[in-house]
Amino acid sequence: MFEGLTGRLGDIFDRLRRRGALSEEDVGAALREVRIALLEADVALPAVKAFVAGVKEKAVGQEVLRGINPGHMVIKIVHDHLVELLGETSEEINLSATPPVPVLMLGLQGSGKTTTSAKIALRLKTREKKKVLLASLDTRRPAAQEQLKVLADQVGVASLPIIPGQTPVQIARRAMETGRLEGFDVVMLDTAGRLAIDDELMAEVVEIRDATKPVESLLVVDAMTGQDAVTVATNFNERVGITGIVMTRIDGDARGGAALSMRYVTGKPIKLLGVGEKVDALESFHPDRIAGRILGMGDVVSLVEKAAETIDREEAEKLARKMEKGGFDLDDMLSHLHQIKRMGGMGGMLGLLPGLGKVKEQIKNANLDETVLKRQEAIILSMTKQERKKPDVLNASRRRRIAQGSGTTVADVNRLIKQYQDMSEMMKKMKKLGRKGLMRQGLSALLPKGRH
Ligand SMILES: Nc1nc2c(ncn2[C@@H]2O[C@H](COP(=O)(O)OP(=O)(O)OP(=O)(O)O)[C@@H](O)[C@H]2O)c(=O)[nH]1
Repeated sequence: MFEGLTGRLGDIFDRLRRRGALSEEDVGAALREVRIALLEADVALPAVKAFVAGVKEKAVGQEVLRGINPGHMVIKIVHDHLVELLGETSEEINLSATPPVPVLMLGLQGSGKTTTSAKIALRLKTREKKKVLLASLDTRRPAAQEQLKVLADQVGVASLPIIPGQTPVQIARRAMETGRLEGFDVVMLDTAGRLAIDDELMAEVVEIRDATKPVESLLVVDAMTGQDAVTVATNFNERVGITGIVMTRIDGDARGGAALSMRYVTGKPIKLLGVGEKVDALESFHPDRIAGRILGMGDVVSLVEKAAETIDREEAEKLARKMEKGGFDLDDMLSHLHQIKRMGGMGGMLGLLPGLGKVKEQIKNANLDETVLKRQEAIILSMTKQERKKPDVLNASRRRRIAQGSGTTVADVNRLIKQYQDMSEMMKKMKKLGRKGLMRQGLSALLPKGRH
């Protein structure tokens, strides 16, 4: 799946990789190619436009990390946006309702609805230990109800007994009634398909929906259908309302466009993927995996992530060295507050000092969430330059004024000063003990009293 897109983007980025620096022109050129690639992969135009605009916003003005070439940077941005567009987390079937929970299966003829119903029933039975009843509402195709019964027997779940002559809505009501009377957890309603969307089908499905009030209405779409998938998804979503999408035949050489644009036009999650004809060939949908597959460049993505991490570490090491030398005042603390937070507080910083890696786990620094950080910034900014160098000199009335000026409390000010004093004390001890002494005595020698 997605080979077309992978190949296309691969070519573009091969070209970018050979360059030292990425000019704005290059970003533009790359995005034009990305646009064509997505269109060729049958992604719908509105989805393509939104995607390219999103990438552009991120890419222009983006700092290129050291050790990474600009092409790699763009790949990472394109990848992250793919994940975002596909939906960030994988969502399972929602069963949070009073049993029997009705699950409506929707889709065109031959999309794989019946097979998928059996696959989901098997999954719910084995993974969630649910008692599932399968019911075919397909009265149009003569063998449809028997087909579902055969599949139900195969996966070892119950199927609704066939009563000839009933309408789809009558079957649906009977299924729910049986579900209630016989204590089923889930009732799966497999509706009839059509070759194309038509009003009769929509009216029938709406009637079934209103009679059963399904918790999930899953649209089953063949991944090979390309642009048609968008029409199908839009129609079902607008006229019936869907809660999720299952894409089948991912095992074939389908194009990736359907996944991207169905998600974009409906805003509904792709919940599961059909990956073969066998009843256990069903997988959870992982956006990052699919995005990686679209790009075929998972290794590049992790390379960029690694580089970003390294640079964070270098920054932190610089800061730690400065602390070690002493002369660390509140201005330094201010400019590094976010960095300190990212490194997991003082404990994390210490861990970066050579030879102290092992003990870093032992220190925890609380109060480093975003709101605390903002308050600390406001407090430091309300002090005079002189006070920032020597916060110990602040008397009670000055602390009150600073609290007022920064919209915080005296307790916040006191806490910040205490934190600064703890840090200074720790650094003084580090200087005195030297690295060897520290290692010998363990970290307790370093910590202010009563904090560990
Ligand atoms: N390779 C592959 N084949 C699949 C997958 N899902 C379903 N099929 C096959 O597709 C064919 C049609 O599947 P059905 O489940 O009968 O389709 P349907 O949507 O219920 O069709 P109607 O009942 O006619 O509306 C069957 O031969 C299935 O085995 C899949 O994920 N991969």
